[in-house]
Amino acid sequence: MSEEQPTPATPEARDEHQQLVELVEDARWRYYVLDDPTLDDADFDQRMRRLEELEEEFPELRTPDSPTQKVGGAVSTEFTAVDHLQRMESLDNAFSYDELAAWHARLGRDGIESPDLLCELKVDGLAINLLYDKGRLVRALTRGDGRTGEDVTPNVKTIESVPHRLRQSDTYPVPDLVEVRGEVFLPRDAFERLNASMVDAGKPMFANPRNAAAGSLRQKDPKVTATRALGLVCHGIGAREGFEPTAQSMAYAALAEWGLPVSEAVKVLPTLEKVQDYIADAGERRHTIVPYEIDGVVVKVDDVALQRRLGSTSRAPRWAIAFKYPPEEVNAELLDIRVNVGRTGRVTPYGVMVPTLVAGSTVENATLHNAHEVKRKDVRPGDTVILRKAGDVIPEILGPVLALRPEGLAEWVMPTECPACGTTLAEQKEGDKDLRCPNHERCPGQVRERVFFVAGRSAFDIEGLGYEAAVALLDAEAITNEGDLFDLTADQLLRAPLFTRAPKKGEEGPQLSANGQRLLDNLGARLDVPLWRVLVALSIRHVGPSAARALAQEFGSMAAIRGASEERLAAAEGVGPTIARAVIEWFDVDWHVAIVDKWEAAGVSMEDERDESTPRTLEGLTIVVTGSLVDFSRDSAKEAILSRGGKASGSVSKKTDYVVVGESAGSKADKAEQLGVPILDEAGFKQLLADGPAQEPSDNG
Ligand SMILES: NC(=O)c1ccc[n+]([C@@H]2O[C@H](COP(=O)([O-])OP(=O)(O)OC[C@H]3O[C@@H](n4cnc5c(N)ncnc54)[C@H](O)[C@@H]3O)[C@@H](O)[C@H]2O)c1
Ligand SMILES: [Zn+2]
Repeated sequence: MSEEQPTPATPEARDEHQQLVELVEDARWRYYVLDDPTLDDADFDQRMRRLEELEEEFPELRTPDSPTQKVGGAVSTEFTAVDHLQRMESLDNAFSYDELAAWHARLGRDGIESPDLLCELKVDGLAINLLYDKGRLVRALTRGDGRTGEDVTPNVKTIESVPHRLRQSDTYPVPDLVEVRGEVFLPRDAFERLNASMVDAGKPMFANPRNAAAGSLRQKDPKVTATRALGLVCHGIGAREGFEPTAQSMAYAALAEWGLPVSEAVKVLPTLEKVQDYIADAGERRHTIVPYEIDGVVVKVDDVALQRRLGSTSRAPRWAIAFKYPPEEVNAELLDIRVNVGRTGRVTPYGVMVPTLVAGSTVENATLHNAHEVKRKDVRPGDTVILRKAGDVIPEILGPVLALRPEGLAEWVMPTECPACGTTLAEQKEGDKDLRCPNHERCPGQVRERVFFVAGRSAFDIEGLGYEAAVALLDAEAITNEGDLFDLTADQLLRAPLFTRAPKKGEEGPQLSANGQRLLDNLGARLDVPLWRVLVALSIRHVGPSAARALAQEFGSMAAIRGASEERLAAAEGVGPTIARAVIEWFDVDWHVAIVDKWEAAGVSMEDERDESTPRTLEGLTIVVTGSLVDFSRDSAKEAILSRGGKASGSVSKKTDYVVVGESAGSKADKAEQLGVPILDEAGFKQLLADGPAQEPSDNG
């Protein structure tokens, strides 16, 4: 029987391979040498995977100079090229727990059963090799192609956490010679500051902290590097003389003793399950666990003898693997920039992109906030942009990939007229960054947003009245604005196709659908919401749920609020002059008042029922609660005071009747003492709530 021959590569495979090689090499050059990538990492990784696949199928394509066989990177002519004493390697990747388990299983096949696994964060920076000769830092090299790096010694010496001399240690005497490997990074806040200043200076921004760190380190002038707040985390050693650690973790202990920065997040774990927990936990805390970006977790066999036994492929050790989190920054095609009119008339530009997967979800739109922001970032329809989605934060367009901008791409211009009604846009007050459509009453864009908002969670919370329904009601002219909502009739609703169904036998004309009936029922069921919800629904500036609660608490009814003077409003607990002004101005507009009147006529409750079951033991008393109580939260203590007719205040003055002092109370307790205001503990507070003051509170006035 003849031995199985590898399949010869087809011409198509050969072509595809060749194209991928060129593309990957170009990408690596832009990424490592120019610090200005044009592909995103996920895209790059995918193409590398495809290369691997092709070479797996047709082994003849796997030549020694294939990108799969080389550590990415090169040496720029700007720096002196110097060889590493020991080769610097890359890492193989796992993009799922399955791939991680496959790596672990391979260890088992090599006869290494359940080794201790050292886990650490994968720092999104650039690799550096520090050579310490008799404890003195004599050279710092970038990784380069793994054999030869760029000499960046003067630049690295400007990094604060890099010791120029190692500290002596009794446990681990400083060796004759050691290569220390680590990652140079730019902390997140420094990255944001740097990018903002780049954008302000009209220079292209860095795509991510890694590129920013690389760009900052690889400066011709070390003085520039010195301004960039770079940091270092050590994650390995290379050549060494007079130092033979038996475990990776032991090497880290020695590095720490010598005064080198080692991460506190490093953990040695006994099982793969524990490793997965570590990965999941670090993933959840990805943006808070350390003050710099991480893009995964590196898992290493801890035992150095086992590391030796496993050895390396042409580009990466077999004893380590990088588990990578989903990318949070990807390139996206910006198709258009459109504007949207909000509930208060604010006109906001937003980017429309080809649907793009980022951090596990597909994103199509991302806000650009205002025209200044578009200009500052200089994004234009037709650009490739860097789209970022980090954790729960809303997706953000960071800026364009300038190297990919088509020739002659026109700048975007903010419209001067409202896209919904054509009214000329204006600043609300001079110097505002936002433009608004002043046609608040009739602008269909604003009306639509308001109707949607009235039904929303923080207002009336009407089920079945979402955006689509709001549009349907307005388009069919079943309502003209939010004022009509609560006297919507079945007849009117029949005009909106979304809420009707075809007639059955014996019925005439379209009939209300089940959804239509449900909407009417739901509207009816929400006539009796607490007053604060009605207030929120009015879209008064500055009156969100907490201001609305404060108003409702103080005044109890819409009529009382409408009748109150500006001074009276401003004096209310939790209200203040800005909100008071906004309320007065709002009720000054006729069509606003008409909405309230229509709602009231339709049966919307305009006052809160006082709960008569609670005795009004605190009528006329002002009480301050400070410190933490056992049986009350801050809110529930306040609620208990208010519901008994008392006033809950935040600051102690001569007018205060009682100060309730809980655990770790601060200056308010002292002040009470100074002013001679009666002080109560929690038990005293409970008694006060139940029985009211035992005798007349002492007069401090
Ligand atoms: N966008 C592009 O065009 C482009 C081009 C080239 C490379 N890349 C990106 O770079 C990756 C390949 O780069 P790479 O070869 O540097 O591999 P890598 O970044 O996937 O992993 C290897 C490197 O991780 C670093 N590292 C960080 N924390 C570490 C830790 N705790 N322990 C050990 N090492 C740690 C080391 O410097 C090591 O060299 C690609 O997967 C891709 O994401 C992108
Ligand atoms: Zn408008």
